[in-house]
Amino acid sequence: MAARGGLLMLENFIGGTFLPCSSYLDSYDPSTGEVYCHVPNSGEEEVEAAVEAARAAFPGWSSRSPQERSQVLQRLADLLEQSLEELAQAECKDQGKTITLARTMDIPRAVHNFRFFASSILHHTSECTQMDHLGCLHYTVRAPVGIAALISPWNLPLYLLTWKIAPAIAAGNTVIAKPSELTSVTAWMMCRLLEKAGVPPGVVNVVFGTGPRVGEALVSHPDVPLISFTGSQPTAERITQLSAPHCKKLSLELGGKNPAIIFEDANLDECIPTTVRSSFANQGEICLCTSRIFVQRSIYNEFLKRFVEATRMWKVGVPSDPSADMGALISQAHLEKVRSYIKKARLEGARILCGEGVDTLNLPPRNQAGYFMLPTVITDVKDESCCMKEEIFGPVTCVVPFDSEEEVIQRANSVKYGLAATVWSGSVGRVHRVAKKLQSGLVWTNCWLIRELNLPFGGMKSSGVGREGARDSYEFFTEVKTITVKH
Ligand SMILES: NC(=O)C1=CN([C@@H]2O[C@H](COP(=O)(O)OP(=O)(O)OC[C@H]3O[C@@H](n4cnc5c(N)ncnc54)[C@H](O)[C@@H]3O)[C@@H](O)[C@H]2O)C=CC1
Ligand SMILES: N/C(=C\C=C\C(=O)O)C(=O)O
Repeated sequence: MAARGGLLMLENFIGGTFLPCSSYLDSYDPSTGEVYCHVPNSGEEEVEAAVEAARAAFPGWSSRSPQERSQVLQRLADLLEQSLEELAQAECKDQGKTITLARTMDIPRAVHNFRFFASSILHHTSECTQMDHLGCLHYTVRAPVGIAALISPWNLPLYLLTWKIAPAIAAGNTVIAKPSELTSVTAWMMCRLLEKAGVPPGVVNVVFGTGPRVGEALVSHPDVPLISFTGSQPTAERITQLSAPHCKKLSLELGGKNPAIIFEDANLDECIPTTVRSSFANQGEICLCTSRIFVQRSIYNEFLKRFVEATRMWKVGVPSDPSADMGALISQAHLEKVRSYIKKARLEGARILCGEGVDTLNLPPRNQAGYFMLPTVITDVKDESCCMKEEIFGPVTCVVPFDSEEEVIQRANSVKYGLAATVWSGSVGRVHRVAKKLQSGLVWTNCWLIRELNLPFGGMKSSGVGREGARDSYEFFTEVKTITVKH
C-alpha cells in the first residue's frame, strides 16, 4: 500500500499485481467532507493492460471444472468473512453509511454472494430434446463468454460489485471490474485476498477511476464482449450507445421510483417501521427504496401522523455511531441535488412535514461539513411533481392519499421506472391481484427487501434490461449453443 501526504493511496489490480497509476483522484470522507484517500485516475492504458491480463487468464480459468472454481469462491468468501469488521469499517468511512448497516448488510451480503454462486454453479443442467422420427437428439451446452466488464455504483460498493464478480467468475469468465470512483476502498481491499483464495492472476482485474475516462474505455473495448452495469439511467444510455457497434451482451440494473401502496386493512404496526426503513435505509441511497407512499384515504391521517413520528425517531448520526440509523450522503453534489428537490416541492406548494428545513440536525463540530441531512417527508404533492416522478436517491419520501384499487395501480404505474413496489394489505386476494398488475420487476407484499437470490432480480421500463440471480446470471455470463446429433 502506498501513501501520499499520510493518506491512503489505492492502486489498480491487474494480472495479479498492484500497479500505481500516473494520476490520482481525491476521495472524500462523507462524514467530514475531508479528502482521506487517493484513487487511481485510470484510462485507456490501464484498460489495455487489464484486457491483456484477462485474455491471458481466460483459457486456464474457463477450462477448470465448476467444482474447482466453486472451491476458489468458497475460500474467497471465508477470507472476506474473516475480514468482516475491517471491511465494514472501511465501507462506513468511504460511503458514509452506518457501521451497523455495513456490519449487518453490506459485508455479510458480499460474503454470501460468493458462497451463493459457489453453490449455484454446481447445480445447472442443460436442455435435451429428441426427434426420434428423424433420428436426432438435440442438446444445449453453455460456455463462458470471455472478458466481462463489471461497473458498479457507490451506494452498496462491495455488495453490488461482488454480486457481479461472483457469478461471472463462477461461470468461467475473467473480469475487469470498475467500482465507483467515489467508493473504491473495499474493492481494493478484496484484491489483497485474491491470491490467498487461489484466484489465478488475471481472472479478477480491478481498474479504478471515473466513468468518462476508464469506464468508457472499458465498455467500448472491442475485446470485452459483455457488460454488467448498475447505476443511473443516463449512464446506461451512454454505455448502450458505446457498446452498440460491437453488439455486446448488456445487463443494466438502473434506478427506481418505487411505490408503497398501503390499503386500509394493512397491519400498520408492521407497515410503518418497515416503510420508514424502506424509505430511509442507507440514506435512501438504494435503488429499491420507497419514494412514493400511497395510503388509502380512510387511514391517511392516522398513517401520516404515525409515519412522521416514526421518521423523527430515525436517528441521523456519525456513521461510526452504532446507534445511528442513517449516516451521511455520498457527496456534496449529491446532497445539493437531493435538497434541490425539497426546494422545488416547497415552490410547488407541497408541505414538508419533517426533516430538511423543519427540524434541526445535531452533529459534533468535526462533522459539520459532512454531507448530512434529516429524513424528510413531503405531502400535498401532485403526481406530476418532479418529486413524484424522478429518482431522488436520498432520504426523501412523498405521502399521498388514494381511494380505489384501480386508481392506485394506475398512479403507481404512471412513472417511467418499474423496479420495486411494496403492497400492504391483510387480504391475500388483493395482494396477488395488485402485485400482478404493477409494472415492477419486484413486488414485496407486507415486507421489504427480503431477497431470494435464486430468483430474477431487475427492473422493467427505464429500470433496466435483463435480470440477475442464480439462473439469470448464469445465462447472462454464458453463451448457449444448440447441438444436433443425427444417429
Ligand atoms: N443502482 C442505482 O439505481 C443507482 C442509481 N444512481 C442514480 O444515479 C445518480 C447519479 O449517480 P452516479 O454516481 O453519477 O451514477 P452513475 O450511473 O454515473 O455511476 C455508476 C457507475 O458508472 C460509472 N460510469 C459513469 N459514467 C460512465 C460512462 N460514461 N461509461 C462507463 N461507466 C460510467 C461510474 O463511474 C460508476 O462506477 C444518482 O443520484 C442516482 O439517482 C446512482 C447509483 C446507483
Ligand atoms: N442494485 C441495487 C440494490 C440491489 C440489492 C440487492 O441485490 O439485494 C442498488 O441499490 O443499486
